[in-house]
Amino acid sequence: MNPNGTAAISVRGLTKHYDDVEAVRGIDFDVAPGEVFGFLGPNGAGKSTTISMLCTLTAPTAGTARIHGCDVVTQGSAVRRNIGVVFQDSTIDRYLTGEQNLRFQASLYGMSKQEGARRIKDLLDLVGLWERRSSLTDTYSGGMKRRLEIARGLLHSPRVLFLDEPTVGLDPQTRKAIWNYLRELREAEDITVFMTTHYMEEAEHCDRIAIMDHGVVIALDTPAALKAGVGEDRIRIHTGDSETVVAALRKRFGIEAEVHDDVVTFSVPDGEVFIPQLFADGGLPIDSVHMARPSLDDVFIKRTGFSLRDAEPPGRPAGDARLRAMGRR
Ligand SMILES: Nc1ncnc2c1ncn2[C@@H]1O[C@H](COP(=O)(O)OP(=O)(O)OP(=O)(O)O)[C@@H](O)[C@H]1O
Repeated sequence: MNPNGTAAISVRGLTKHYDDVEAVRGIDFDVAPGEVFGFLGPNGAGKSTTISMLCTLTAPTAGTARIHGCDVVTQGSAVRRNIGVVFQDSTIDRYLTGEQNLRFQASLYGMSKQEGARRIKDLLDLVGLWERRSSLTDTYSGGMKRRLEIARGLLHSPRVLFLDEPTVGLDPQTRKAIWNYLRELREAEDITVFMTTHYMEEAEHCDRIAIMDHGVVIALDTPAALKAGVGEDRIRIHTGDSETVVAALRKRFGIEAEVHDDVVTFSVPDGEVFIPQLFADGGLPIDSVHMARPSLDDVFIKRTGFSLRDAEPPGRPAGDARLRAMGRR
């Protein structure tokens, strides 16, 4: 929250029904200015419906949502001035250059030629496309196109940037690069980022995450706090002499370990701190040590009883197609 207490995004009892489908069932959350906030959940959880209500593309059935104090229903144009939206599918014109695409958008916003040119230069620099500004976007890679989309979403200097699955379909290296740009962007533009994702690895980059399932927010916190709430780090020691290891663990750390097939397992609150202590005195007959930290999937399993990975139906989801279609309007 900023000093005068206004959240960048404030949602209360937000609900959306499509006939008898309860897509979003009365959710509440606040996003502070400058936060990178992630909405994580399986297909059909209600992420797209939520983002489209926040972007004024879908009217809520009940509840309220405000962007920097402006109501998404009664102050739609003020909300739209405050937000930039980047959809999953490319909506850039492939027969124009990167710069021409942005110039076209700047004219739609009614920006003067001078103002537009200055902003376009800054943004193309920010997303690393200035050198390629005169190339047709048809020649851009998937990652370059996504970066251009992000630059376009930022053209009118929005205070909140909404990204729907910003890295879907990109290779891991390009996904990483997009994340670096998003981080730089947050510094350079003083902006709040709200994104949906079904990649757990991606959600790890967010300051806070809301995990959504069946239209409700089932958990909301920092990635570290969510994982810490699930359980301790699990340590597995491979040894040829489990008796000695178990006795040493009991004597030195008061730990009661389990043994199966010469593998000694136990839990500790912080494995990274514990493992150096384990080796501090030396002399233990250890072949290898493996540590497993709780993952966001463990958080999901704990709350729902099933894995986020299992919740993914094969193929492209219907919801994505709907939001993409809305973006093209
Ligand atoms: N226009 C619509 N008409 C009827 N049902 C809809 C409509 N839009 C969404 N739904 C339903 O609402 C529920 C939530 O869908 P939503 O697209 O918001 O989920 P999601 O988490 O974004 O998943 P996805 O990644 O598949 O889009 C689903 O059961 C979906 O079928």
